[in-house]
Amino acid sequence: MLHWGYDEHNGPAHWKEVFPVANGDRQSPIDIKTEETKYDPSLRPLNPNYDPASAKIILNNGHSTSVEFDDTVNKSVLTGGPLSGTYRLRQIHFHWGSNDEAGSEHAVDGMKYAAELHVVHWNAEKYSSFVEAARQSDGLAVMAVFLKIGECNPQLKKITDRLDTIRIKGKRALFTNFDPSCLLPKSLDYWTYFGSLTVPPLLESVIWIVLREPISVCSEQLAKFRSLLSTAEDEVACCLLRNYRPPQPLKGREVRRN
Ligand SMILES: CCN[C@H]1CN(CCOC)S(=O)(=O)c2sc(S(N)(=O)=O)cc21
Ligand SMILES: [Zn+2]
Repeated sequence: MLHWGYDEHNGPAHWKEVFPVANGDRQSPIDIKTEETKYDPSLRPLNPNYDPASAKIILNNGHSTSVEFDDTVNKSVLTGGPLSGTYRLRQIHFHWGSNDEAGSEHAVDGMKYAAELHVVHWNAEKYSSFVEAARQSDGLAVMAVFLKIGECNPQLKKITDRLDTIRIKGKRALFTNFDPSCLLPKSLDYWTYFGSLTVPPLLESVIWIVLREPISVCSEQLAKFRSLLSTAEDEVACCLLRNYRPPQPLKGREVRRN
């Protein structure tokens, strides 16, 4: 496998050849079987507190599109929920499929949504850098939000309207004055479990917080994600039609709900 991706020859089925942790005990995403989730009264309300000034750039890294935030200070943080301590906002990014029927990474009782937003944070209270935190079992906290096909989402428009300026892999553009809370649903009720990055290096360092209520996205907005290129300037253009990893074995893990 040359460089990992989502095609037949370098996709999720091949990742274990380079990243053996792909067959580990706490891999993500998972299919959440709602009947088997366990209510935990000790779980607190989620408390996202983001400063729009933290937003810096929007970029196409060839595997997804992300908005990167200034994580050199505790300006945009997530506390509460299953977390002990303060987790600092690092970036948000999306996963989608080649059609509207699939595209999310997590599934709920076998059902997949059209896409999924990930809001990535790291434990800046315990660890001195993101890279160090990404190697610790409690180093990262990722909030996942399902995108359900329906009305066009005016908040998401702020992102999809910029995608034509970063079509090529490696392209980036200024993107500030953006508070990702605008992409969260009304209810912050969630499921939570211990898992991993869903992209190589698949590090088993993520406390997953999956919101139960989806936000909306329309087909036209999804089509803009699919028009991003997974290839750089000097390569034959190839659209990033899908970038989701399928659900992985639960291996005895518990999924709790608030
Ligand atoms: C497009 C984002 N690609 C990745 C970039 N980073 C990986 C760097 O590894 C040290 S990261 O840690 O910010 C994350 S978390 C994440 S997922 N799908 O599990 O939420 C993907 C990525
Ligand atoms: Zn992700």
